[in-house]
Amino acid sequence: MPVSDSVDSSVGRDENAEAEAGDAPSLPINELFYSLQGEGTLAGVPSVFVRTSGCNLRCWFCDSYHTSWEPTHAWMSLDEIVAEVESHDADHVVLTGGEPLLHEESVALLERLDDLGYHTTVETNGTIYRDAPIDLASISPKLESSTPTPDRDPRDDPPTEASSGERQPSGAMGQDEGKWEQRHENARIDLEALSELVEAYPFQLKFVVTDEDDMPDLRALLEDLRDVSDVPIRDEDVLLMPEGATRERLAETRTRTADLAMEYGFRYTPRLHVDLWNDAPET
Ligand SMILES: C[S@@+](CC[C@H](N)C(=O)[O-])C[C@H]1O[C@@H](n2cnc3c(N)ncnc32)[C@H](O)[C@@H]1O
Ligand SMILES: Nc1nc2[nH]cc(C(=O)O)c2c(=O)[nH]1
Ligand code: SF4
Ligand SMILES: [Mg+2]
Repeated sequence: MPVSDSVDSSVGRDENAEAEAGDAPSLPINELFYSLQGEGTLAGVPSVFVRTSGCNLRCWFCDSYHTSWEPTHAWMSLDEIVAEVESHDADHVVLTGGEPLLHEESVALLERLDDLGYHTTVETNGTIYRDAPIDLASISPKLESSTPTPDRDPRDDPPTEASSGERQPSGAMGQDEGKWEQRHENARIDLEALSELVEAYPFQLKFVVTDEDDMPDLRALLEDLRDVSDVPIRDEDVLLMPEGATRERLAETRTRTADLAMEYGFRYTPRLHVDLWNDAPET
């Protein structure tokens, strides 16, 4: 079900849209669809995806542009969301975004889904902790290479070695959104939230990787997290996922990322949905 009735450029709730939704607990939903989990340890499992809108970060490569850089959504009551989930024949629900843990109502939705017996995965950037019935916290902490800069503009094609040095500010980064370079950089890692998440839930740490340059950053973060966390973080809990929202881009990054996983002893995760359906919505 595509939902894009209203536009909200703020991070959190839109007051007018909230009023329209009445008093019923509700969430800004960008899309809700049935697919195969494409990423991580549950790759291949039939799942219903509930994608909330709004994010506190602005990764330059965000494959869900309409939940972050230019959010669109319809407010749906939790009753409506649950009814739509139940209309599909699946045992697994993936709550994603945007950043789903921005929204307090995500907790109530997860409680409803848990009561109904669903396995819940939450896809999160790891900057916000909430107490909720989460069966798998799929945490994707954002490395320095995610930060939007004039050279890494979300409206441009991914930079290539030939073009990255010559890029002129244009599109989103040439305008007000330039403020996101600093905001994103300041917010992308919160060690306290990360350690609370790994301590509270079964988890996977899923890093978006482009090349070898990501590895020192990734390993330093892992060391910091291991220092502050009370639970072991095994190398097999760490997944390297190639950066790429399209088949064309993945063709450039996937072998490099797989080689890095082997070299460093981490896991590799494909992006099955991109292989199968490229960048089509609701997949
Ligand atoms: C759109 S995000 C939503 C959840 C949350 N905001 C997050 O970043 O984890 C869902 C997943 O897609 C990943 N992702 C987004 N854009 C990507 C890209 N261009 N290539 C690879 N993974 C990407 C994120 O890292 C995250 O694991
Ligand atoms: N098929 C499929 N699998 C996914 N796993 C995580 C996704 C996400 O956007 O969070 C995602 C997605 O968008 N589609
Ligand atoms: S944190 Fe997730 S939703 Fe937000 S901009 Fe990054 S990839 Fe997109
Ligand atoms: Mg996705």
